[in-house]
Amino acid sequence: MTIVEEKPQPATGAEEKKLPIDLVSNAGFVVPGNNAFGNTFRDYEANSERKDTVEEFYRKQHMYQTVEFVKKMREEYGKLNKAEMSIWECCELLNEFVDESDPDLDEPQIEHLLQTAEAIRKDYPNEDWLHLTGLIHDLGKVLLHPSFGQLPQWAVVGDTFPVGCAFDESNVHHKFFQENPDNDNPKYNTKHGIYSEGCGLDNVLMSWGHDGYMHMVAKENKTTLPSAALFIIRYHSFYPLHKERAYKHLMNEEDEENLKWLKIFNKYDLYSKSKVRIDVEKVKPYYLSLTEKYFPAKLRW
Ligand SMILES: O[C@H]1[C@H](O)[C@@H](O)[C@H](O)[C@@H](O)[C@H]1O
Ligand SMILES: [Fe+2]
Ligand SMILES: [Fe+2]
Repeated sequence: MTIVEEKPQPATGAEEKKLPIDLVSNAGFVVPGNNAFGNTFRDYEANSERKDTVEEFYRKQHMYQTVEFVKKMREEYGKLNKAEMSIWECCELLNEFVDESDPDLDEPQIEHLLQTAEAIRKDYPNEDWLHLTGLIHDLGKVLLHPSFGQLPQWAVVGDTFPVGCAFDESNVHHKFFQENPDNDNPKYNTKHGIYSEGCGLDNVLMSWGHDGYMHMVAKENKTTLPSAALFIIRYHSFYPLHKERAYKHLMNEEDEENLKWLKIFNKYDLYSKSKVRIDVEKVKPYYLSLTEKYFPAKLRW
């Protein structure tokens, strides 16, 4: 199968060099029909061994993620005073965690990071910034670790959504928002809520989790990754937007540009999930060279 797809340019400042358009670069990627449990991907109703865990996860996440909670977390974790470590050290910390929100994967997270990055690398060999984005996009899950306050899963993983405006029906397990106090607050429960048309996602408070945290970490540690990479990290769990086109009234033009890259990224993030293990030691030198190129040796977390 040959998919011919035009590559968008990462929306960065004018100084950013334009990326070459390589027309057949993603010809190799075959989207699998089923996940490791024999179901289609992201099927939240399928009777799999993960169903109850995932459902219970979303009950809590939808009940507890409020404007007040998000503001509190952004302030606390924005201090970046929890640890000092390299990107690779953080990857290793993720070895022990399994994501309770994920119907498609029960492998430790480090496997998922490398599966994503390696799948992108195969199809986009020249886009090293996108390989590294694959490696680091879920590092915010380190919030589950004791030295980061051991946050509960509902405050770290799962799909994300804006708070401060009505919860769109395209959110998975939407029914659980009934238990969220913001749902009854007239300031927060209208289509626009506290936002205005086209205000730009940058001005929108998203539910708190690994995306928002890793975005803060990358930005504050002055990564040289392009803005498309930062956008991917920040919104990769915002499925209502990138899959269902909900909340698009909050986007501005720059968001539209970056969204093109996020959609490409998402294919690899989602469909590379499998039981096929990557040889960590073999690929480690390559990824270490990328972290050196785009990040300081030690980051503040
Ligand atoms: O269960 C998954 C998982 O937590 C991913 O890391 C996140 O990005 C997805 O959006 C979510 O649905
Ligand atoms: Fe994620
Ligand atoms: Fe991921």
